[in-house]
Amino acid sequence: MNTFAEFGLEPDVLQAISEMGFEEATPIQAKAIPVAIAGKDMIGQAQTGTGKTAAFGIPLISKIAASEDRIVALIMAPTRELAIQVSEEIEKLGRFKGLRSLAIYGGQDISRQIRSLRRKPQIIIGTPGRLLDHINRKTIRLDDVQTVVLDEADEMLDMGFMEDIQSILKLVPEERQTLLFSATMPANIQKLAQQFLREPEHVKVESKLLSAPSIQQYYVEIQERMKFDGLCRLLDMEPPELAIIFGRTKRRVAELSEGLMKRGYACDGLHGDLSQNQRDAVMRKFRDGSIDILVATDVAARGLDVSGVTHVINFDLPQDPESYVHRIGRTGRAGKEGTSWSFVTHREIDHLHFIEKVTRHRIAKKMLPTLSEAMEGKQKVLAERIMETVRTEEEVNPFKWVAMQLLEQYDSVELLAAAMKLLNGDKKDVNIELTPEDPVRSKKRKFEGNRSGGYSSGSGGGRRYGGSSGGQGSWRQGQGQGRNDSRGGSGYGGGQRKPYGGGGNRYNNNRDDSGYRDRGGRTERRDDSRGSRSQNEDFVKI
Ligand SMILES: Nc1ncnc2c1ncn2[C@@H]1O[C@H](COP(=O)(O)OP(=O)(O)OP(=O)(O)O)[C@@H](O)[C@H]1O
Ligand SMILES: [Mg+2]
Repeated sequence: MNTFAEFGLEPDVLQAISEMGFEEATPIQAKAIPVAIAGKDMIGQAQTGTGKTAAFGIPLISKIAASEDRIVALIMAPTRELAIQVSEEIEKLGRFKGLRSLAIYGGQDISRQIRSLRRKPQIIIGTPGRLLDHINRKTIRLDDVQTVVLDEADEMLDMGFMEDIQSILKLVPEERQTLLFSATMPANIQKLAQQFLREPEHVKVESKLLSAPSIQQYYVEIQERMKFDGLCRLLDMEPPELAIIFGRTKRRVAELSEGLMKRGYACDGLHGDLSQNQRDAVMRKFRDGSIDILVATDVAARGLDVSGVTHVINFDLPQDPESYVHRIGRTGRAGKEGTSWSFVTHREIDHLHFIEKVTRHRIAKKMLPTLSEAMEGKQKVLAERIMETVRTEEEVNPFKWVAMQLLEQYDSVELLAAAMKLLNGDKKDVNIELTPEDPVRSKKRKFEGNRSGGYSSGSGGGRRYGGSSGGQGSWRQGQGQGRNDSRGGSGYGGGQRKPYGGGGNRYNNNRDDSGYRDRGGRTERRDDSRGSRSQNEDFVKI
């Protein structure tokens, strides 16, 4: 067991960690914190949901003096929502030290950001596009930066941020510490590391698996046109606490979330065609539980940490195994259990095997629930809802008089069954037609041959330390700070307080900071190992 006190952290930082409910360090934190505190450059790699943010956040916070009034630390993340989420965690970690941090991202009024910069934050957390924008306007200077963190470094490469990162890092003094983090480290990350890191230490928590082991992974072979009804059956049979459903394109996500709403599910969609305000609203609803299903493009695949996500459903298979790993990693976080379902059409079976090969994990085949299984699940939920309501006496009281009158006239079973039918709604039969998507095809990639070198990844055995007992090796949060608590905004769980929106599109302008791209008239340069034209077009739709 690694307590945080063992790292020799100052009391203010220890207090912050304890207020966040962290009792012991996760494996990546145990390994990375001492290396980072020693001032070394580092490539940090561990499975999704294992606390990489605090693994770089704690040493970063420890290095900065509260009296500092220059920007001394810079964290870059590929999407707006990640930038906000990371900044919230940094804010919490630095709270008792009195440190100031600021998230800088596209889609938000730049003059507001400029005003906030006058507070003299020591730590900037930003997306590369908007950062460059501020640098060009001279509203951000990087001359005094001592620490740089690249979170989800491989994704930033994939999105074609290499040039932007290069331009930004040229402005940071060479005498700096650079840390690079992700759950996946394709071999091409070496290129980035060679350029920007000095004798980096590769800190990784050994595991055979690329994906987190606390996630039960299933797939269902299904025809494209059967997917929607199949999804409804799944949701009915195994009602999630919270679920994220990934669709391939913006259109797909819009159609799917609309369809689900018509069928009476509490859901909404998140994709790059929405305004930042709309995205904020959707995320807020998902976090506070007013919707329990988030339908999203890959914009929600990386880094999102929402408490209580029990299910991830790949309505469409992702193009890349990395994307699969990150998508399903939205559940099974911080040692919790999670379930993922992937819909696979007949022509995509090869692609599924490719994903299995890269992630070194067999994805178990399951049959779609039958109609009666789905119905049974649905009825169980209805019964639970009724029982729950029965327990809230004051709410039921006003209905008792009518209930008694009805009972005098009708049979009680008939009455209850009728009430359940009403509660169930009559939307289940609404016919929903989605525009069909083409099957995903497996793409052989340049770095595939390097897979074993590039991909040994992940943190050791989430199950071992993630069980419910919290015994030896556990790193669960302390009492009263559990992940459910945090959903109400009282806890810490990675950004519950401020709503945040999606980062936009994969491979298109909305992904990060459309502003700077439009101005510069540039298109994103994508990593050539992935850059086929058709794929690019595919993702522009997201
Ligand atoms: N030491 C700890 N004890 C308990 N919970 C922790 C600890 N460290 C982090 N957490 C919680 O674990 C969750 C996941 O952390 P985080 O988002 O940093 O994971 P990650 O490794 O960055 O995942 P991803 O690869 O998906 O970005 C968060 O809710 C965080 O608050
Ligand atoms: Mg992360």
